[in-house]
Amino acid sequence: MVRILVSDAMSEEGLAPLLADPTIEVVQKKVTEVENELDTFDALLVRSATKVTEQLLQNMPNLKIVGRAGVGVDNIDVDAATRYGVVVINAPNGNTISTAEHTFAMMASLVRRIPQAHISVKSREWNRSAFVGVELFGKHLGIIGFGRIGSEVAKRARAFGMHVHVYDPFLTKARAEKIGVDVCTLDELLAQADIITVHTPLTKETKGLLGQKNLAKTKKGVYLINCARGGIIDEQALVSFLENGHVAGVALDVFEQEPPGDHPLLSFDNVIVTPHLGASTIEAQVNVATQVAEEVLKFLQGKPVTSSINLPTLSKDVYEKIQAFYTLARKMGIVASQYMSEPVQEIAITYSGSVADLETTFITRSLLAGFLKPRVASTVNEVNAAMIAKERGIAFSEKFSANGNDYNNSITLTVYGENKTFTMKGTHIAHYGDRIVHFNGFAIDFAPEGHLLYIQHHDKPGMIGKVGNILGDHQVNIATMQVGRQEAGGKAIMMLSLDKPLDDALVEILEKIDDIDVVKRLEV
Ligand SMILES: NC(=O)c1ccc[n+]([C@@H]2O[C@H](COP(=O)([O-])OP(=O)(O)OC[C@H]3O[C@@H](n4cnc5c(N)ncnc54)[C@H](O)[C@@H]3O)[C@@H](O)[C@H]2O)c1
Ligand SMILES: O=C(O)CC[C@@H](O)C(=O)O
Repeated sequence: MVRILVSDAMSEEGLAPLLADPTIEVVQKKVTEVENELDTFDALLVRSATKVTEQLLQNMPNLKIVGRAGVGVDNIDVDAATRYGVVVINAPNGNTISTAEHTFAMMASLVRRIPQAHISVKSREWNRSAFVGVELFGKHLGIIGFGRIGSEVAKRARAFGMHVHVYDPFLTKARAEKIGVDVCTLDELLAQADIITVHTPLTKETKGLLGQKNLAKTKKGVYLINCARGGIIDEQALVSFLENGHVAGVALDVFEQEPPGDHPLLSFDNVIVTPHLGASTIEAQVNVATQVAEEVLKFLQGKPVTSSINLPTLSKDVYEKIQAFYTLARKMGIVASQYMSEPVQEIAITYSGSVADLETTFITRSLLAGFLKPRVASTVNEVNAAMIAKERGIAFSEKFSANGNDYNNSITLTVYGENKTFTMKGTHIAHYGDRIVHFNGFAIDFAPEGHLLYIQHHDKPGMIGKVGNILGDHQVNIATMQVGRQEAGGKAIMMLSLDKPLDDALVEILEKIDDIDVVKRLEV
């Protein structure tokens, strides 16, 4: 039974696909309520309240996936998750509209002073002259970060007759032209905007983006909005620009610390606030919970996920095309690692023929994971394989060739060790399966599966018989046997597939046979 911990409040309707699956047990409790059983969960679903720290990941050794029902993953230690081989997914667009609408509600409330007027009337006052606002029509709106939410805010702003200016260093000219917005530099935006709204993630670059220096470049009387992440507008700098009257008003849905406690910003009459409500609509909560539940279900069923933070994204179509090579590559990695039982510096992979046209990132990661698996104690999979290879000083490269070299498709793997180099080539043949067609300089044809025994020897009469007799005498049945040689009387190999693995003693007996140079067990 798969166990999923849902540790933050989430829409039941959204979780329905998981709740309906009889093979899954969904536990809806806080982390602190299940401390004794953390090691039993396969998946963890969170919103922003649960902090997925390295410590929590260590306490959940069985965890395979963390699903964030929302956009921002700043409450998840993604690097640590990657190291532990845990996939992190989010729900990137389920709350876009709600957050754009909330931003707009905040903007209108800010310039018309609606929250202040509301409190006044509720206090039995009727002071119309105290709440004179300004129109949005004709004003210049500066949008910093023009992704999903920023672009939805722009659409609404245009409907209100605003002039929209956008700053986003990653926005392509073509996309900006298509949407029809004025793309400008940050300095231009700061100088022109009457209202500035931020919609970036919180990163090293965006932390304090609107701080002392940049706030000084804004127009006197500017309004600021942050419905993205606390810290993009530096709170300390903001206090000083409110105190000196440069900033006319601020709308905040998010804070550097949440809840903000007794923060000085809360005492300004012209600062309006909400408690991180951007995504708090029935629709958004159903959307994000549904997205994340469907993705987690797909992942647990071994299907590709499309919204992963730390895995290459794969569509179903692409996944179906690469699946066979993904498996072949994994097996090649496992075989190569056992054959090259020494430190290696580099793994070079060449994709030839039809496989060269596919999305190979995932295939390469699969090969690396296979290679590293016999060498590392911790979990290694597509999520962390590239990182672990790097940590262990193993460089890897991909090359592509349109020519399949006698095969419709092939993957050639070259492993450079300290003392030797090893090469193998594999191909996938539809309705036939995975075949290794070149091994260590020999043309051969075997399936990389089960208990394999590789023997390198001198090409002399009677060698096959000697090996067969010894195995037979020790009750080891040979399922298949492939042979190859470079030239008559020269070096030759046998690749045997056995019904059971060989023990050390039998390997030693085989190694002692005259004219046998190498004996390797390969378990796939
Ligand atoms: N208040 C809420 O409840 C709530 C809800 C949803 C999302 N969010 C937050 O809103 C923000 C935006 O979400 P989104 O879905 O639009 O994300 P997105 O990834 O679609 O867009 C982010 C944009 O920011 C741009 N960007 C990155 N670095 C930048 C920089 N240094 N300067 C300018 N632009 C930069 C990116 O190019 C991208 O276009 C995120 O921080 C997200 O966590 C908040
Ligand atoms: O879970 C929430 O309500 C907040 C979500 C929001 O901050 C996000 O980044 O998606």
